[in-house]
Amino acid sequence: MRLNEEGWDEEEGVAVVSATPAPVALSPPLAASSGLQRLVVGYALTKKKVKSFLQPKLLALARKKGISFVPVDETCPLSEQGPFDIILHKGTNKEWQQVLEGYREEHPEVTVVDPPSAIQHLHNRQSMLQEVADLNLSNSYGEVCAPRQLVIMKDPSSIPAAVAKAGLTLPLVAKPLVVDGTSKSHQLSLAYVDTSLSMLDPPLVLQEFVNHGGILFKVYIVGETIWVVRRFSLPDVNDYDMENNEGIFWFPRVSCATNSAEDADIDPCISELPPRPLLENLGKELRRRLGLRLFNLDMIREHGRKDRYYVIDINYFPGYGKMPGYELVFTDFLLGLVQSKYKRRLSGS
Ligand SMILES: O=P(O)(O)O[C@H]1[C@H](O)[C@@H](OP(=O)(O)O)[C@H](OP(=O)(O)O)[C@@H](OP(=O)(O)O)[C@H]1O
Ligand SMILES: Nc1ncnc2c1ncn2[C@@H]1O[C@H](COP(=O)(O)OP(=O)(O)O)[C@@H](O)[C@H]1O
Ligand SMILES: [Mg+2]
Ligand SMILES: [Mg+2]
Repeated sequence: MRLNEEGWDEEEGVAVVSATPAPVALSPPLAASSGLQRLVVGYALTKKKVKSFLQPKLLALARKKGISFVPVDETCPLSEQGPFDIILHKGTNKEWQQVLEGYREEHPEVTVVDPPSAIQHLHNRQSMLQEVADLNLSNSYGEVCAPRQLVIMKDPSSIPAAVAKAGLTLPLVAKPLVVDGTSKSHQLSLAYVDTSLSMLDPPLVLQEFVNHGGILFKVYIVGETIWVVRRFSLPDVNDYDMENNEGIFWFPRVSCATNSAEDADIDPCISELPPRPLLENLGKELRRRLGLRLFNLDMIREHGRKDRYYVIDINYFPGYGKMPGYELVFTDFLLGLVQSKYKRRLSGS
């Protein structure tokens, strides 16, 4: 891929950072006598995810590289299926966790991407941003924070006092505490005045709204590779809005894939992508702290503050299928997993 001097490939409106070169050699344990590499990837994903992720272009490139995708039957013992080299999944329930743990003990040669407990960490909007807050990332390229937020477990009538006590500034975004894949867990609302707060429905997270010029950066991570795209987001809130909006304002999924802002004519100080070194640093640290390899971040830049960024959401195994060229990045990622496992085995670590 062609990078410009800032390291961004702006073709197709997508920025790409690749920290690892694509694996070139066949990994010896998998190289079949025919010379063609065989890598079997089992997947336990929802129908929706299978449709958006396992597109013909991914399957075709994978086939060329000797990778095959096989569905996992969650109703049958894993050991009776496969054999697999890698398992991709998004499950977190206790039963599945036990199944995977047992399987990993029995089959240390299989790479399970990623640990259910680490995925679970992203199912709660409080714990998901904790690592960002703890990271306290600040360098010459900018500063990355999580918005100030408060968890409300019950009793809506106590919310105005709790917000005042915590010193949160309105407007606030109300987000269901748990993200469980249901559309209800994505029903978000905006409250401009404290009197409306008692109309909310806990358990939820109340997060300070940050003006960001209506553009959001979706930062996709696949192992050590990072892509960024621009999407439309909520517009800034001004004094007039604050004085003229009572009640709770529900808003739809503003930053979904159909709301791409890649081709829009936007003030460059709003649309400029976050600096690559900042994202590399953030991606590397979050990968390590979260113990995850497949996730994305919703990131905004405070309007009027060139170098202050907020991470507002983290999603496990997001919609990679909408990223141009994902099939190349993903197949390289899968091959790289086996390469590094082989190297670790050789070095005995
Ligand atoms: O929480 P937000 O920030 O909205 O993130 C969502 C989730 O990751 C969705 O996956 P899931 O439904 O598995 O949670 C994904 O849909 P797909 O899996 O259909 O791709 C969306 O892809 P986009 O539609 O590209 O935004 C992505 O934006
Ligand atoms: N703190 C915030 N400040 C400004 N806009 C926000 C904030 N939190 C969320 N948003 C807007 O709401 C959208 C949805 O919020 P998000 O936390 O990403 O939930 P979801 O998991 O449903 O995607 C974001 O894409 C962004 O447009
Ligand atoms: Mg989001
Ligand atoms: Mg989300």
